[in-house]
Amino acid sequence: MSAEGLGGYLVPGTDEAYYIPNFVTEKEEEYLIRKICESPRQKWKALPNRRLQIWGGDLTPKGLLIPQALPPFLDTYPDVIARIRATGAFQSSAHGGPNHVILNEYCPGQGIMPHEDGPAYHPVVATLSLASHTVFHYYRYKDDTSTPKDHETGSGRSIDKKPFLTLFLEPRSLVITRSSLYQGHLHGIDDVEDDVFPPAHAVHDAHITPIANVDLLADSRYREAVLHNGNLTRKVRYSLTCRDIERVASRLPFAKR
Ligand SMILES: O=C(O)CCC(=O)C(=O)O
Ligand SMILES: [Fe+2]
Repeated sequence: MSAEGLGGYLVPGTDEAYYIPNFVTEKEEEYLIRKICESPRQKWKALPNRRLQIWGGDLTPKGLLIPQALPPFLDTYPDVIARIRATGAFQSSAHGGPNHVILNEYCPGQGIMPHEDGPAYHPVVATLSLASHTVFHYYRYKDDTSTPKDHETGSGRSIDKKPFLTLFLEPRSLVITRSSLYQGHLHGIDDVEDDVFPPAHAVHDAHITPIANVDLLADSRYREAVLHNGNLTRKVRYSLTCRDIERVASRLPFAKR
């Protein structure tokens, strides 16, 4: 897929969000989940409400990546990184493709509070969802002129409760977010076990943010649920959040003796 090819996946009403269903096959999904689950126990970092793995290296507090090779299940089979590179979405980033992956595991009932990602990343993110659907919200700060106390969490600034954009993420889908949507706004996932969608007639209700990518969904059962008051129970979801960290430390600082 070329950069021009990405156009067909643009989420209506946005100019910087792309939704690509079936980015990996069911067989590849199964393989990826197996590899994720087979990772050594020490690879998991436990947070209060979810677990994660970090691939590609560690980030220093100053935003420098101490690089490590990505595992074969990300860059050989399946070649997720090469496929993301081929979309052209990272064309203007330092390395033309992602060099860092955060893998999150969410059990049903777990989510991620609205937040901004750190400044070390090029403003493009590609997120692959595996094993479960989820509903992903983007929020605005209420007062864009106030001074942030903490950029990363947005603490100290109040957030508009109603998302300005909501996407439905199918398992095996890739969502690519660029520029303004990603910088200066927040994103998050509610910590619910079920996603309940409004009846069709309520879609114009001012309190409801419609699912912007409903026409891009590949599975008609999901489309039906989203459009007609469905209720979808979440399963365990794995997300691979792929980014390009611009500043990478040389691999050789300790080579000379
Ligand atoms: O799991 C996701 O889809 C989002 C994860 C995320 O926002 C993050 O790791 O910063
Ligand atoms: Fe994030």
